Amino acid sequence: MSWAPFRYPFIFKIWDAYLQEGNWYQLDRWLKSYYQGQSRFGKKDRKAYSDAMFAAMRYLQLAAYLQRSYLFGEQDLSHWSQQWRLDELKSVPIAEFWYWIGLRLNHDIPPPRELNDGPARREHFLKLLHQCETDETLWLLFNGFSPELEVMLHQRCQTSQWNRQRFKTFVELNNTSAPVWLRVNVSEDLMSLQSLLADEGIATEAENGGLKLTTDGRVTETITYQQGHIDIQDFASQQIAAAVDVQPGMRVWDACTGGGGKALAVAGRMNNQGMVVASDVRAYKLESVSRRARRMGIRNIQTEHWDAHWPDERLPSWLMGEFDRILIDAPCSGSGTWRRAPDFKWRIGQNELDELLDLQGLILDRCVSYLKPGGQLIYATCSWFCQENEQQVENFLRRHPHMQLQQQALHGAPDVDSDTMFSAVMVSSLPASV
Ligand SMILES: C[S@@+](CC[C@H](N)C(=O)[O-])C[C@H]1O[C@@H](n2cnc3c(N)ncnc32)[C@H](O)[C@@H]1O
Repeated sequence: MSWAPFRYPFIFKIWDAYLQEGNWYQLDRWLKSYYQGQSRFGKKDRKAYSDAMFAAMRYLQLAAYLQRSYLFGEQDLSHWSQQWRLDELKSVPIAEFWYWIGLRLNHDIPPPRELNDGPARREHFLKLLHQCETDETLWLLFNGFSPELEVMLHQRCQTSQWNRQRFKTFVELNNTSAPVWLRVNVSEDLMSLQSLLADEGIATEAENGGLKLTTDGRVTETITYQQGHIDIQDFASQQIAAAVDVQPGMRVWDACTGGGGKALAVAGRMNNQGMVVASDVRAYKLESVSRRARRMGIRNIQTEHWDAHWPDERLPSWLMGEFDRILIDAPCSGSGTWRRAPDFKWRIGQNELDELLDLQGLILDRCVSYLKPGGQLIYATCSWFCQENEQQVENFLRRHPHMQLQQQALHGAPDVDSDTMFSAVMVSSLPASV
């Protein structure tokens, strides 16, 4: 029996409302506000339609190509992709667009009743699917990766020495949402917390030193969470805090704190001894850091407004002195988080990437002078692009020969079912001043 992951008339309405918004609004936020005014959607419906909308985001370029090749014949994929613009999708009739998405999710899905050429479309879909066996660019497109990313994916394979199986796993994991991971305070016992959570109706699996949610559930409403024993943090992000390798009493600066996930994980490893300065250009983001710190009983963190573009004359007083550790969790493409935010895939073009690369370089250059001799600079991104990671680090080391690379690594997917992040630990070899 064929299985329909959604009901066409409802998903047409939701998609139409989303397109009417006009701006490819961030999908998770948009869905949240959309459902607020829609009492007819129960919890299960919301999940089903959100999943469908996320699937549309993963495969929207595939749907565009299926439509184009069905109507006008097959194209040179790379050339077509370079010319293709996201807004072209607005002119694809909704029923046709959703049949392509539906077929990608279930090859036997019935066509919407608006389509009278459903069998021909299905045949076209299956023909192209079959061609994926010999056409890697097409296979990537079927897996939600634009042909323009093919070179970057191959660079990643080479740099990380992924064999074919790891590459395949990475690509296929990107078609699924990453599970929710919980970070357990270093001083806590994983198994006891797991059973406390189970008592509160939250099932988890212990894996790689963290807990992975195995059922839906409102973790933030549990007493275990409210008492600060756990935090919601992806597995890969947890590895960044570990790479900072702090000791109680150190002076640490997290230069791109954002909502504070990593700053709090780092501070939590210091037994409230020493200090973590948590700064960001967006001061409003820092508000949640103090609130989260209170919940977790963390008292050795101070938040500060800081912009890497500020000239030296504007240096704040807390930057006087030197740091044992500086963490730069840099603004980046976010390619390592596309599993949970597939709409971000289509926001990053070469211009946006070039701007990010410049900004990452600037933040690295600004921060390095505040490091103690022998101190460590930890550069991290939530991206798998080599340009933002190994290449950025290589360029930085060339500009600052006193910095030495201690280790660099990619964390999470494809080896663990999570986001993908990168970290590089660099050490200052300057002699201590007398
Ligand atoms: C990847 S996010 C950080 C995520 C955060 N560390 C966490 O664990 O949730 C990058 C951060 O860099 C900040 N940022 C962007 N441009 C900046 C600049 N010029 N100076 C300082 N921070 C900047 C952004 O506001 C954003 O919060």
